[in-house]
Amino acid sequence: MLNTLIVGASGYAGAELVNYLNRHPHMNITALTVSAQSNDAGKLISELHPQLKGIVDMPLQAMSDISEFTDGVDVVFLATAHEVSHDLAPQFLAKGCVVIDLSGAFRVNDAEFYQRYYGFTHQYPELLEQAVYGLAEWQSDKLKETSLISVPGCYPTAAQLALKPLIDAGLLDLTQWPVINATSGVSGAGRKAAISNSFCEVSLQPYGIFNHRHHPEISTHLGTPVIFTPHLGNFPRGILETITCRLNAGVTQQQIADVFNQAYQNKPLVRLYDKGVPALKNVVGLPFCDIGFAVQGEHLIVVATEDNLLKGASAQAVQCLNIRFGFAETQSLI
Ligand SMILES: NC(=O)C1=CN([C@@H]2O[C@H](COP(=O)(O)OP(=O)(O)OC[C@H]3O[C@@H](n4cnc5c(N)ncnc54)[C@H](OP(=O)(O)O)[C@@H]3O)[C@@H](O)[C@H]2O)C=CC1
Ligand SMILES: CC(=O)N[C@@H](CCC(=O)OP(=O)(O)O)C(=O)O
Repeated sequence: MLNTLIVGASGYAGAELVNYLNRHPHMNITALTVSAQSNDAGKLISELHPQLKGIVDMPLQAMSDISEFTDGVDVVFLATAHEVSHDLAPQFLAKGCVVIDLSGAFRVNDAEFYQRYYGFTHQYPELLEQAVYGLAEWQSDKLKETSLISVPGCYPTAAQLALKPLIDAGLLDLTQWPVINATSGVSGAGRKAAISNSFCEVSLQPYGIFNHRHHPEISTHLGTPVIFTPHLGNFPRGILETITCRLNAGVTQQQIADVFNQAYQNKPLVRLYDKGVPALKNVVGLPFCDIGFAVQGEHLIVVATEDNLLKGASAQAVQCLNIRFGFAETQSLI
């Protein structure tokens, strides 16, 4: 049995982690923490997230000094904002914990990237070097050996699962940059109130055009430029990405299907569609990324969908945990 601490447990991603880890037969949750100043300190997690009522009724504890929470802890999940994870991860690593960070603080090994896209100066180049990017289907060997797992962003997870096998197999003509049009539910922005996310303001609108931080995250890890345009949709959760690409001359529908099947045949959290393309509702509340595609001549459209809070965050974090410690990859997820 491993002891685990969940930091940022009251947030949307944190609450999903609590649910998964509570039912994990090899994990024991030692504490759920929030910031030292949190208005929610002392409340039960099930008061904030009543779906957990009678299942997990643990209190949320204010955390000012991490050493009050690290005794005997093997694994720490950071479901906190990027800057908070940036500051906390080294402290937990120094205490000998394996850290699984859901934020963007360690996803790209480039200090300049943090200055430009995150607005802070990264202080830990050695941890950027050491962190393993937890795109779980593609990183299982490296995940088994690391103490710092950086879980990919929600949009980058679906985009990379869709594009990586095609790029690696050389099926795409990358002189035409893959165009990723993605729409996310509002929970992608976290639980804190903001005018832009309030009920009467949310409609359907692109944002972060040409400058969203997930744009360089996707291009860096795929090793090729892309166009990425996120949209905010008026639904609570889920992401659907419609990705337009050009095929190399002569590439057939069957070759594409074969490449996807080969990449994901033993990967239960990626579900491939033989016919048609997936809808958002097929994955909401579930830990899968569903992928389908259509071809016309040299034009390929791939559709990938996932729950942003699950395969886009907490489910992938638990998948990484499972791989890291040699548990069944889907333990407690399905
Ligand atoms: N939402 C999503 O779809 C996805 C989120 N992520 C990433 O996961 C992380 C969490 O996201 P999300 O759940 O949406 O965010 P929320 O805003 O919903 O939750 C953030 C949590 O962090 C807590 N917190 C804030 N500061 C501290 C601190 N100093 N110490 C301990 N806890 C703190 C907050 O509680 P309080 O403020 O009361 O202290 C809250 O529990 C972020 O990095 C996000 O980028 C990744 C992929 C998808
Ligand atoms: C709808 C919405 O606002 N989505 C968030 C991305 C989701 C997320 O949390 O990803 P990170 O872990 O990289 O922050 C955004 O665009 O900032």
